[in-house]
Amino acid sequence: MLNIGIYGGSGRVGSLLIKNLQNDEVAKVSCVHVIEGIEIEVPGAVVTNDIDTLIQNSDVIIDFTLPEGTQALLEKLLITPKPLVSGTTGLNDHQINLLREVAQKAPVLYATNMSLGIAILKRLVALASEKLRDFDIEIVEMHHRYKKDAPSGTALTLAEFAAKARGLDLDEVRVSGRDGNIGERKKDEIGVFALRGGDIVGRHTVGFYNDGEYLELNHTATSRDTFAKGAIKAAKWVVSQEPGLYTIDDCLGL
Ligand SMILES: NC(=O)C1=CN([C@@H]2O[C@H](COP(=O)(O)OP(=O)(O)OC[C@H]3O[C@@H](n4cnc5c(N)ncnc54)[C@H](O)[C@@H]3O)[C@@H](O)[C@H]2O)C=CC1
Ligand SMILES: O=C(O)C1=N[C@H](C(=O)O)C[C@H](O)C1
Repeated sequence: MLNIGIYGGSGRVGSLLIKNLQNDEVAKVSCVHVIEGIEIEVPGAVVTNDIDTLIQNSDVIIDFTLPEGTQALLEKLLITPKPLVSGTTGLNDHQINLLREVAQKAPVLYATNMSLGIAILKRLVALASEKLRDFDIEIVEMHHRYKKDAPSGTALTLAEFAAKARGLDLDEVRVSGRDGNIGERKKDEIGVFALRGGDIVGRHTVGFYNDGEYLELNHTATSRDTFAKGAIKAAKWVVSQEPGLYTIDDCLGL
């Protein structure tokens, strides 16, 4: 049996990871990390507040927490490397660099979205951005009221694919707010906007707008299980890879 450690075990995705692994034939939850003050019971698994204990009891770790949580885990993994799947979004440059450093010592799969649909959407966005060169690109994402980071990691990833396909630097062309007398839209702008409300699992629309026509590509996640199942698939895959930084596309063979 593959021993999977869950980091963020009390979270929306973390609890679904535990649930989905209950009847798995090749993997089980061996250890669950929760922050101090949270108490959960997971039959057959060690529940801990200690990251070292999580690492010791896992063949591979799945992380769905917050950026500061991911950073604390990565700092420990630099000392005691273990295969990792991380889906935490909102990471800053330092945290991304830590991911890269850990990936020199162990296989790491990082994806801002674990769904097959978004993996395909990224490719469609790259194609449309390149071929519809004169179309204005605007990305809108919608998520539940509890989401802390904005725009979503997925929206930023989609924007990166769009920018790259046009040879642009996203940091230079991204616009994530418009208010007041700001003037006309610049040609190369890529708008990335966040809406928050209710229990929306995740919706991303990438629009390509021109005079006389527009194209909108939509992806809607209707169940958070999609992400949990994708992450479990990724964990089973990454554990047998060489050290390196992988994406969900590598795992899906795209
Ligand atoms: N890549 C993907 O496919 C997906 C990514 N996400 C991302 O995953 C992350 C978690 O999302 P949710 O489960 O909805 O959030 P959540 O708020 O329900 O769960 C977060 C978990 O992290 C724990 N946590 C918080 N701070 C921590 C710290 N400093 N150290 C250790 N643990 C800590 C919490 O106790 C909780 O168990 C977010 O960044 C979200 O954007 C969410 C869904 C899909
Ligand atoms: O926080 C969420 O819920 C989600 N976060 C990810 C993101 O920021 O892109 C992925 C998914 O859309 C759900």
